[in-house]
Amino acid sequence: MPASSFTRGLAPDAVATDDHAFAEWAATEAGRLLLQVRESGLEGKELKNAGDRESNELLLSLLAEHRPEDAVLSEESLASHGDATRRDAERVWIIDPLDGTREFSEPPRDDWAVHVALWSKGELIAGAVALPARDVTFSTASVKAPEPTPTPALRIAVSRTRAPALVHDVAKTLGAELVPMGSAGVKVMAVIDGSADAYIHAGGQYEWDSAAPVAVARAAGAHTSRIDGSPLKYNQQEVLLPDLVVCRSEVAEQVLNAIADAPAEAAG
Ligand SMILES: Nc1ncnc2c1ncn2[C@@H]1O[C@H](COP(=O)(O)O)[C@@H](OP(=O)(O)O)[C@H]1O
Ligand SMILES: [Mg+2]
Repeated sequence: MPASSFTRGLAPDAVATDDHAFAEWAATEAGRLLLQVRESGLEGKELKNAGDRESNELLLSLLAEHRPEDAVLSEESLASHGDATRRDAERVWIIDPLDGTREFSEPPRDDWAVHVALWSKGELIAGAVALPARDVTFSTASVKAPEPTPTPALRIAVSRTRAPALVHDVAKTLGAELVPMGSAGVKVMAVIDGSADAYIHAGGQYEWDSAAPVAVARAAGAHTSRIDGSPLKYNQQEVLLPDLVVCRSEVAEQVLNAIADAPAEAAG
């Protein structure tokens, strides 16, 4: 299923002038393409590579067509990682064309995502996270604050394949339940849709893994920070952004305190 045989949907009028609408539309279109790639008969590594490549190509071409002046930092465009000129750009799109690549290659898993975020002058100003296999796109255009869902124990979303030691310590301190799933975008959206109360990650990640999810989470009023409570910074020269916490704002203090109390070696 090469991108060339994918039929793009017509861009809604708002896409021309509204960055929120563009992010939502572009992430949704890339998700539609990825669903077709998943039906192509490819498996394993070949399916992962095709998904990463095709989604990146589509997003880059949508950006070139609709936002030609803007810079791009993409997981799948290696030259953009160390590109010093993007530091001087006024507007930079930070994209992860396929987050949860592993889960994408394990049908029928639905915990994978497309991330499209816009950074400008030090802030994330728009973003969208598409969950194509669930037929939903969360965006800064329309996201709502999570409904209160009181449960007996806090639920912490965590990587299903590389849960950091820190999260086990925090869960013990808080008497919380761990909810393993793939994709950083899916875990942040779990906080937004009320199926989790917090997402904690440590030990390695990059700007594109969290930029769009964090933009959406902030628009929904959720807490977002590094695990020491300091701000998450994007469009840095060094694109490694190894840890984060996203949680319902009302539990932020207890979650950050529990992280601070965890043994130092657990945070690595
Ligand atoms: N220790 C680590 N170092 C680098 N990247 C990591 C990481 N842990 C998680 N990630 C990245 O964060 C995303 C979510 O991972 P997980 O599902 O394990 O929580 C994945 O992105 P990609 O699928 O875009 O590569 C994964 O590669
Ligand atoms: Mg990713």
